[in-house]
Amino acid sequence: MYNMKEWDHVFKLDPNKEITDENLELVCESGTDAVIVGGTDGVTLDGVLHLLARIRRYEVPCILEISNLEAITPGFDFYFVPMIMNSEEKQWMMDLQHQAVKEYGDIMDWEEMLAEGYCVLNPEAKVFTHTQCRLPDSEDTIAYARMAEHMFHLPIFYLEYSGTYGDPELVQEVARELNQTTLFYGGGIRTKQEAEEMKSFADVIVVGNIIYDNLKAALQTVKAAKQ
Ligand SMILES: CC(C)=CCC/C(C)=C/CC/C(C)=C/CC/C(C)=C/CC/C(C)=C/CC/C(C)=C/CC/C(C)=C/COP(=O)(O)OP(=O)(O)O
Ligand SMILES: O=P(O)(O)OC[C@@H](O)CO
Ligand SMILES: [Mg+2]
Repeated sequence: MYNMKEWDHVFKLDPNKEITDENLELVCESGTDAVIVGGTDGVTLDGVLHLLARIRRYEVPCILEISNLEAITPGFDFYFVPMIMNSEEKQWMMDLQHQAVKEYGDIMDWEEMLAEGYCVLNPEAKVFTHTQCRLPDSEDTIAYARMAEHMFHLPIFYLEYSGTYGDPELVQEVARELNQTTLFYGGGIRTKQEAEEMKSFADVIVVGNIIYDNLKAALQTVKAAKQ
């Protein structure tokens, strides 16, 4: 399934974490719509290449969510480029992306690249500190969503609660604002019920850490998202 508009559920695998071949097979053959490779820290070219080669044994679409300039490699189906809208530092919204386009612009296949307007809502998440975020309230968040759709025309708006379960009411409010831009929700989904709840508002749910903590529960989120 290479059309993101048809996705409901994706798994996010962290190149900085261990996963056995057996568990990786279960993830890739779970019926999820895609596997994203990404994480905040310890993302190296070696780690990314190793995981890519292992995921490529399966048919599932495979996406690199770019964390840093050093760990970009050809071979993925798509490249997701985070732009951190609630960062206080311009580099996380503009400058790193500018630097990468300067370096790779001549060889880039723009059809494979999708920019993600990120709004990071968990102040305890590594990515929140790493990208110098400011915690937005609901009004701020809705304004970011409107900017993502109407000012920047971004393909993806990503409500990122990495590590903790978010506020379903806010996800619902944001969902009401978006028509063209696809809403991704990620963070703290650990049960079927949570997957179902967030999927009832977001277009796509992202399931990450639970893969490493409780694979059986992680696998159950696929069916829940697709009901
Ligand atoms: C060579 C070749 C074929 C190239 C392909 C062409 C191509 C697509 C080039 C790229 C073009 C481009 C514009 C690239 C952008 C480069 C870049 C460095 C952008 C900056 C991205 C950014 C803002 C990163 C910081 C935020 C971050 C780390 C996001 C990662 C996603 C995320 C939030 C992960 C969450 O991690 P988490 O699971 O929470 O971590 P823990 O569980 O460990 O806590
Ligand atoms: O790891 P969790 O908390 O499931 O979050 C998923 C994803 O949004 C992280 O970028
Ligand atoms: Mg993670």
